[in-house]
Amino acid sequence: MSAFEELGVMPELCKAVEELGWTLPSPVQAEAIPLILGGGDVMAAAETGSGKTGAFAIPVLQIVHEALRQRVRSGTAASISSRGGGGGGGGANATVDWVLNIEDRDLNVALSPDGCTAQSRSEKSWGGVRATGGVFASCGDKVYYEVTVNDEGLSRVGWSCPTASRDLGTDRLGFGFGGTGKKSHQRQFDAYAEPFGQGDVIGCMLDCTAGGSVSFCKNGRQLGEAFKLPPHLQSQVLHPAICLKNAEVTVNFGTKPFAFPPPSGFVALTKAPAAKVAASYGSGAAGGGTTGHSPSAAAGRKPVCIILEPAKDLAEQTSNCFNDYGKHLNNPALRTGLFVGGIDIAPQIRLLRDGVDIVVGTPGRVIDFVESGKIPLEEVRFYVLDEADRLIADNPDVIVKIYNRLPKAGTGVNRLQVLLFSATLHNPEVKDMAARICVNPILVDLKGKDAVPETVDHVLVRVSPVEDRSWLQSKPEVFTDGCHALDRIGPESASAPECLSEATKRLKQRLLQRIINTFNMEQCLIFCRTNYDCDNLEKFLNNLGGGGGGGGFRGKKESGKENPYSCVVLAGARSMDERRAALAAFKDGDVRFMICTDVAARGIDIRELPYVINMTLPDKSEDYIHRIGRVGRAGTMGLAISLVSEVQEKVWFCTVKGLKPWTAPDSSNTRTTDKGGHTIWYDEKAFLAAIETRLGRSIPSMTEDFSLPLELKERLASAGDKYGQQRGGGVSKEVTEHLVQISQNVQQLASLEWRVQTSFLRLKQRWQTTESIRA
Ligand SMILES: Nc1ncnc2c1ncn2[C@@H]1O[C@H](COP(=O)(O)OP(=O)(O)OP(=O)(O)O)[C@@H](O)[C@H]1O
Repeated sequence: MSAFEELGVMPELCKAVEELGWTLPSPVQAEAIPLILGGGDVMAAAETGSGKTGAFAIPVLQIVHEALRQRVRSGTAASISSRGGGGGGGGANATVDWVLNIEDRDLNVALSPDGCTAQSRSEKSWGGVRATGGVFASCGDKVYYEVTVNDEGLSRVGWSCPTASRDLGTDRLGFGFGGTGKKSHQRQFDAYAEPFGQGDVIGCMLDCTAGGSVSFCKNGRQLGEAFKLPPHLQSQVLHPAICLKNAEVTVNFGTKPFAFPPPSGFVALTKAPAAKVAASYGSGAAGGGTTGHSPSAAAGRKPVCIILEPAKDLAEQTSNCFNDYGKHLNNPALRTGLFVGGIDIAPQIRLLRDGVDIVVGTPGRVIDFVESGKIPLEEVRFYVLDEADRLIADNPDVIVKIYNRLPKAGTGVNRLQVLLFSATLHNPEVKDMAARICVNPILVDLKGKDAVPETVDHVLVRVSPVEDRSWLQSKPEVFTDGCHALDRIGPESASAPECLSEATKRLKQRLLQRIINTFNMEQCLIFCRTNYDCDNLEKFLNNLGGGGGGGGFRGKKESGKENPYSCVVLAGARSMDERRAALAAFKDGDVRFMICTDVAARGIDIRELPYVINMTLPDKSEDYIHRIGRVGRAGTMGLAISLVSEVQEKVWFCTVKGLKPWTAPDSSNTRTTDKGGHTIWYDEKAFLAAIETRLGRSIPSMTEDFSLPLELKERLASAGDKYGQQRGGGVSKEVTEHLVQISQNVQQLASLEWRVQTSFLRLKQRWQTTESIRA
């Protein structure tokens, strides 16, 4: 029996987490999972990177699954498909009229009346379209369709889930093969086979046997396997998908004779058995099975859980975790939907019409859907606030509004459970909110108010423009925020606060370069205060790396790992697609640095990240706790370096998140706010004092040559630790302690189990003997 099973976790979930390499529950999981499974409201505070997502996701998945199974058994949810798949593909077991789906296309894509030819005349942007149907990736069949390229534009062809980006191959839900001879998945464009163009016929194959794979043919010649289906897609529906830039193609799903016969074993999509096919909504297909297209069918699959996250990227990460942890749940498979702003709303609406069990979203988008009736709440059993303190600080009204609409009549296992999770839960606002929305919540508080992982080392770099005059040099070029555009900052006023402030900004960028070089950093997250600061730092690093400048990661890979300053930006002002691509590129190790605002401070989980740098300290000490929590996760050692100015800096005052004062009409007003302007004086020394109070210790400074303080060096050397690697050479102290603790319980449980089994067998034997005597 696995350690997770001992907590009462069902085998399908245990299997999924074992596949992730989790041998033991983390302390917060060991505490919170049984409490949630037991039906209580829970407030859990545990350090960053300690596995809080699993602590709520695992029991939530289990209870939601159990609730749906009961409904299936009792026949109250006839519309629940036993093979739904998390993708929300539409009606399963359907008879599909195989054409391109007018409802599932970008607006720059035109379709011919027969739905077989797609054309986009946009030269700048890609436009995508999917077919009216798809097949279950686990169906065990091999299916085929053909695309004829009608002109010389750019095209990408392949397969994607109904919720994937239509820009095929730019996310984890789609696979493309492009005319330039590249295959693409998760925005990774790799060389594959050869280019294709006007007049070529591309065969697209989906092999749904043995784990699944995607491959292609060109003019009847097989080009070899392009992708294996990753586990998170093996229970999904995949649709033919096409993406065009100033191009036209014609598809044939098998309604006409193919130009080239499908490879051996593959059949036309039109020949795929109805039971293995799912139709898209709006496709006009006739649903023949358990899920249909009628409102009543959709009404059978209403959300059982609402999870709010403070940022889109985090919501997406949590929704991916739900899909990963729940991938072995079947009969029914659970459907998790992502509902955030900044991305196409149509797939989200389709998903809701299709029916979703678990809603993961940001407060704005979720409340919009709730108020417009698109997210029905009458079956909700769980209301989860992840990063609860941030949500409560930013959106208290939305949280209460949603809560007020949730059903509260259930009792026992059917009552509404409210769960609040964060590394920083200890503040009066959270307590007040908990008093309003929780019923006798149990507090899981593992290390008290100021818990930070022991796996994170903290150091400072003191920035003194008075002592370090290198800011006077003209190279390398730095880009500052323009707060001093109207101030006198020349050599004649070198000791004026404005001049020292500007000097600090220049110095910080140059110090950053020296830190990067000294540590020979291969992966580091760099926090800036504003979107604008991120833009400027991106320019600075791009210039150092000779990588164009200002462009960021826009699908290009020329500024990869070989460029020592390659960077991407994850900040609120960037589009969701760009943020997604940035995060994927950074996680995949395609670039060395991710520059970000506090939008990435919470929750974002990057495996084995060794370094985080604060270009400016945050003005709230809890934000520091979350920022540095991006390293030192799951037992990995990490170093947090903070550049702290000895003098005050004049910075833009950002009142509203995302507001860019520098683009406002009067952005030239660099006076401070008390004088009617848009700037404030920022006192990092004061923020440092607050952070040190919170940590309960002072943070040591690095030496001038950026060596680590002696005590840190010695500790690292004696433990054999390295940043970015597991503490203590693999098994963390916590894990070891936990293993010892739990092993006694395991032995006890095993002996109890043995006694139960043997006494049952003895009873059974006695009963059988008595029966035979009677007979
Ligand atoms: N039981 C476990 N064993 C091993 N690794 C685990 C376990 N639980 C979680 N992890 C891993 O630890 C990392 C951190 O988990 P998670 O993102 O849930 O942390 P968190 O506590 O929510 O952090 P934050 O406060 O930053 O949001 C993830 O990579 C996750 O896969």
